Amino acid sequence: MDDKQKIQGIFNRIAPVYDQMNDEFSWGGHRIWKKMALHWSQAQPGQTGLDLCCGSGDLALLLAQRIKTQGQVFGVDFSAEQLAIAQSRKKPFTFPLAPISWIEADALHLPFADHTFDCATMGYGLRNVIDIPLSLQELYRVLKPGATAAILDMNRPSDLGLRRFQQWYLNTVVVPTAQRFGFREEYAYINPSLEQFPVGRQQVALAKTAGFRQATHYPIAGGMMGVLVVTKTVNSQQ
Ligand SMILES: C/C(=C\Cc1cc(O)c2ccccc2c1O)CCC[C@H](C)CCC[C@H](C)CCCC(C)C
Ligand SMILES: C[S@@+](CC[C@H](N)C(=O)[O-])C[C@H]1O[C@@H](n2cnc3c(N)ncnc32)[C@H](O)[C@@H]1O
Repeated sequence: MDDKQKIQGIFNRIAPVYDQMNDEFSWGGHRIWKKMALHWSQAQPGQTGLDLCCGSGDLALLLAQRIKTQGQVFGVDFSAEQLAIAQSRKKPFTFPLAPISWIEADALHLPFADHTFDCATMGYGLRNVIDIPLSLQELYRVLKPGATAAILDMNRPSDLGLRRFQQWYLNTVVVPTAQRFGFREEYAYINPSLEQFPVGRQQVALAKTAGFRQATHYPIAGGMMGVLVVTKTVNSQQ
């Protein structure tokens, strides 16, 4: 099994408990952090928006609420089971939602033309793709000049105490709890994925190498999370 199949398998298997586990483990915090990413995406009504590595659809639904009925949203993920959860979710009737197209595809080979999207979000996807530079290149390619993307993920805090708390929490709370659901291996993957994930300034450098002239990393939740905000400048010829 190659790395892509390994990641796909993790998220296909945990799909039935993914949302519930995230709510429990983050005490609902992930929903706040996703709303922060939506804000930083600068999504506007009527736009065409992309949610990369959409999983069960949290951020795609937030984009659809913001973009409203005159626009459209595409949620992309290569996990069929995650997309099935996304498609089955009850839509919040309190908001006029943009239509959402759920696309099973690889973020490293997006099935969209250049310059398609006015805005994008990527929630906890960049750390899980097997080729971060290629993922950023693809994101750059499909964004329109002037478009902004907000890339939210877990990060290693620079503060040693918080870093030790994060490791302790993942090893002592998250993994043993996941084990009770039969998903020890799947959740034990998070810590090493964090170890290998570039820190904020490295994420900025990778974004600039991918072509983004504007890239800023915002640590949130004490640095345990972070949002990389990138903008494809208007005079981009690539
Ligand atoms: C949605 C979040 C992380 C992405 C993510 C979530 C998963 O369930 C996975 C399962 C298997 C492999 C990968 C992932 C994955 O990348 C954030 C919320 C879920 C986190 C597991 C919770 C992390 C909590 C913080 C380390 C500390 C929170 C402190 C405070 C108690 C709020
Ligand atoms: C931690 S989940 C995040 C899901 C959702 N964005 C959220 O905020 O909860 C990571 C998602 O990335 C997807 N993923 C990882 N690599 C991918 C790739 N190369 N192409 C498409 N999806 C990918 C996984 O299938 C999984 O659904």
